[in-house]
Amino acid sequence: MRRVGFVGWRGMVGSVLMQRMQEERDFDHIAEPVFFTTSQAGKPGPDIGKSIPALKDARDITELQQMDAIISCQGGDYTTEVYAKLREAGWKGYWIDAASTLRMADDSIIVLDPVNQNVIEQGLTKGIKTYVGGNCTVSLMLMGLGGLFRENLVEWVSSMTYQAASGAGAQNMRELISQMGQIESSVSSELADPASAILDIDRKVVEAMRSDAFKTDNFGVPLAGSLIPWIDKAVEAGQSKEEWKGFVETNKILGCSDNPIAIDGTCVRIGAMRCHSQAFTIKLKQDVPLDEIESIIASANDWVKLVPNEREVTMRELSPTQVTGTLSVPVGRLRKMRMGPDYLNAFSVGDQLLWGAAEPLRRMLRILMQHQ
Ligand SMILES: NC(=O)C1=CN([C@@H]2O[C@H](COP(=O)(O)OP(=O)(O)OC[C@H]3O[C@@H](n4cnc5c(N)ncnc54)[C@H](OP(=O)(O)O)[C@@H]3O)[C@@H](O)[C@H]2O)C=CC1
Ligand SMILES: N[C@@H](CC(=O)OP(=O)(O)O)C(=O)O
Repeated sequence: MRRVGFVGWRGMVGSVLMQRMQEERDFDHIAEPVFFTTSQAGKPGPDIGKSIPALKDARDITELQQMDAIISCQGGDYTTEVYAKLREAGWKGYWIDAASTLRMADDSIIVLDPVNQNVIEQGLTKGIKTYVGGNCTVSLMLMGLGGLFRENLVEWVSSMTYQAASGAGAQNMRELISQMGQIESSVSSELADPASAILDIDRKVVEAMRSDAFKTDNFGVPLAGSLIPWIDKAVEAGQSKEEWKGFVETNKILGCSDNPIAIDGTCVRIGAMRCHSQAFTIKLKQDVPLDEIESIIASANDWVKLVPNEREVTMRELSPTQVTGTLSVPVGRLRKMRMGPDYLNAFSVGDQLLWGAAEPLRRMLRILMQHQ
């Protein structure tokens, strides 16, 4: 694995990938990293602590063909435009991608190695060359609940999500903050006066949020002070595409699409910055004692962290504010539900740019380097 090409490295997901690769000194193991761009060919590439050539054109098939592996965080339109041309030109290298375009293709593997190392290894043995990161909500659910799936305890899962602005892109994160600022400035004088009436404040806030001046170019509607119970486009039977991915991608990651586990729920955008949270109702195949469930969940991987079902610690640790920027995936609110002893309640939080996007790709590149 001498030459590795990077496309989309300066975007939001790509920047997180670069940061993680530097932290883990991944570039020490890549003889010739080559950086591509769709807009800045010829300009200098990023500072990765070793000398690299100037940026190459990410649409130049001949240049891309020189790579042993390519890792793309550029987005689905780019993958659609370039991937088929590259394969048709006879390129046999490894393609690692953050975009959803190729996830459900027969000749691709969805990568989340703490959960499906076996599926990845089978893919490598079979000569599969395309490895795609999963949907952020799916990857974060599996990082949190992987132990229950591993032990074949799950009959079905209903997941209700609380998804951060970052999942919609960098401009949406900016818009969320602008909306927060517009709300605050609409009532700043009333807030400064402890005697002002809360219902006046509330009325002014709603007026600001409903006014034409409120910034909604990216989300289309207010998110700050509100929520959006629809993510991505509509698919069949009233589901959103984000909800559909929960079922198809989870089963593909687990390698059980022939005998799939039912997974469904409602995906909701809320005003968090980059952590997705999810509330789960899990129908277990049998009544398992809670302490056993806790140890199964906690033992699944090095990043899942059990949070005791107690108020103070839950408020402090099961929170986007706490988890942002870390690889930790806390799981808490574990309790049996009133519906019966085989119904489990759980709640998890995870950084959607790390385990939800960049980290599975980074680790796949490492796996490929070890595989060679
Ligand atoms: N956002 C998310 O949560 C997730 C995203 N993904 C996938 O990753 C893809 C990329 O997403 P994301 O990283 O959010 O996309 P960004 O919009 O942040 O970046 C995409 C590209 O835009 C170009 N660009 C133009 N202007 C700028 C600028 N000012 N700063 C940085 N880049 C700029 C860069 O390409 P160039 O250098 O060629 O100009 C960059 O690679 C998505 O389309 C999706 O397929 C997957 C999982 C989660
Ligand atoms: N759809 C996700 C983000 C994302 O990019 O998903 P995918 O990788 O499946 O397109 C969200 O909005 O939170």
